[in-house]
Amino acid sequence: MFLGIDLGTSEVKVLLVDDAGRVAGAAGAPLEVSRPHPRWSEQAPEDWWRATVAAVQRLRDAHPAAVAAVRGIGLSGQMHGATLLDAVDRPLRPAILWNDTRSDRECRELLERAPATLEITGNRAMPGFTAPKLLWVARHEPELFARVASVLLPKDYVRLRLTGEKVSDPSDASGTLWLDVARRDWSDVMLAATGLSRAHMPRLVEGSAPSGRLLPAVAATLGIAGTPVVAGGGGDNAASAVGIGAISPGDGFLSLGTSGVLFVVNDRFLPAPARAVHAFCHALPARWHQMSVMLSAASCLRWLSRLLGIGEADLVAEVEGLDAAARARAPIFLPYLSGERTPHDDAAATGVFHGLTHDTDRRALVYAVLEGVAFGLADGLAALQEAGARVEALSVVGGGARSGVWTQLIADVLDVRLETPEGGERGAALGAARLAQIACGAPEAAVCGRPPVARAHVPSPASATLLANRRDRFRRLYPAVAPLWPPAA
Ligand SMILES: Nc1ncnc2c1ncn2[C@@H]1O[C@H](COP(=O)(O)OP(=O)(O)O)[C@@H](O)[C@H]1O
Ligand SMILES: O=C(CO)[C@@H](O)[C@H](O)COP(=O)(O)O
Repeated sequence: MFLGIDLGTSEVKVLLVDDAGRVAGAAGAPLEVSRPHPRWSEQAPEDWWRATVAAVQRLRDAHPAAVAAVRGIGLSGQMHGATLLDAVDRPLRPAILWNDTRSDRECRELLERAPATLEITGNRAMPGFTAPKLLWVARHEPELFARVASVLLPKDYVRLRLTGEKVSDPSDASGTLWLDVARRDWSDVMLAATGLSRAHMPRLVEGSAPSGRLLPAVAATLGIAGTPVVAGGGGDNAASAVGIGAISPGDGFLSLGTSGVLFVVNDRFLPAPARAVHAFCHALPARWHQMSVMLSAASCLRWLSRLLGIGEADLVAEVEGLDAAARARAPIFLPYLSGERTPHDDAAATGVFHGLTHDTDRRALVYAVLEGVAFGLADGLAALQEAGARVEALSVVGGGARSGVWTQLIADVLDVRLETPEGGERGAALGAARLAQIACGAPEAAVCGRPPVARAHVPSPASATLLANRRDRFRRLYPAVAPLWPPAA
């Protein structure tokens, strides 16, 4: 039995997989994001740990024998978050997350200090990445910065609590701007530019390699009989790729979670920073990937859902059957609630409803939000295609994949066939469990198959003209309103 743990932004998801790769159980525990100031986004590392323990204990309560028999654990997690620890491994402050854009000025500072950033990392310096966050802390919280002994990524903090080991993997480490992504090793130049050294960094192992063993006391708390091997694991997108079998060059998928990600596997490191495409290591050895990242995807729906006090599933159901005339009258929505990475790399961007009238009702707003996220994904796809990716069909994973209506709308907008795999909303946890299987000796090819397709969404020509017109308005709206946003700090 293998356990996958995915530390998402909105939930910790855990999944049990048997030796034949069949899902034997799943559970979760929710997480909240704290936004104490505009552009800030934080979570307490202790909350990650509490939610992880709660989720595994729920799984144990439902499947005690299976959890007791776990012999490998894999980790996946939201990327980039800066978890700062003191000399005795206590968190010094709340972790600064991937969708926190406060460190805009520090991105410029990083480029001044390390002019070779692009050559070394292959990625633009964007505030979501970890290194600029450390420069922000050095500037605004210098006494705290002086006490930083280690910096971990979110899933690696959970690993520390599970195993006592400070370890990361190249896929997650790619999002720090401290990694030489081609060589899959820390870059001394990039670390020095942030006032850090290798001594502050975890040891690196490949995602499918062992990283340590579960501590006996933790095993007892979780209801696990032995002390299973914990695999290197991966950033949540690379782990999802393993979960849906996107492991060979050209394979791709779409993740519709808090963020919106289009991901394509490469057998080489292929940087393409012009339109903020990310070029990172895969969670499996000797492979890399490119991805486009929207900072707010399903989180736009969650925002509207909380604002209106109506659950996501009910809200999405409201747009079922919305006719073409009503769609044509709906406002255009820019989904930049946390700024945007691909393609704009604009930390100052905000969300926009354009075209409100007395006729605009709730259905129109919901439609606009779902469509605006789809248009944002289309911009991401265009950026990837400009970077050389060829995309004909994509699997869809993440919480938003629960909605058939939304997935169909995205298929129509992208003009790409979308397939929702069984269990796709837990794709990253499945990938983590698969990495644990490999770390325990299973051959990669035997483990990383494609899960059965639950639903397929073929692009419909019926709405193509309407969507093309509305997408044109969407694309013209960003440059028109961007000069009106308050400048980044
Ligand atoms: N029925 C649904 N239809 C569409 N979106 C949904 C539905 N249920 C949940 N979601 C969205 O899924 C998102 C969470 O997805 P998830 O993949 O778990 O994210 P993360 O990994 O970032 O925690 C939330 O933003 C939520 O709005
Ligand atoms: O920042 C990125 C990738 O670069 C995000 O994809 C995070 O990794 C968070 O993912 P979700 O919580 O949306 O799965």
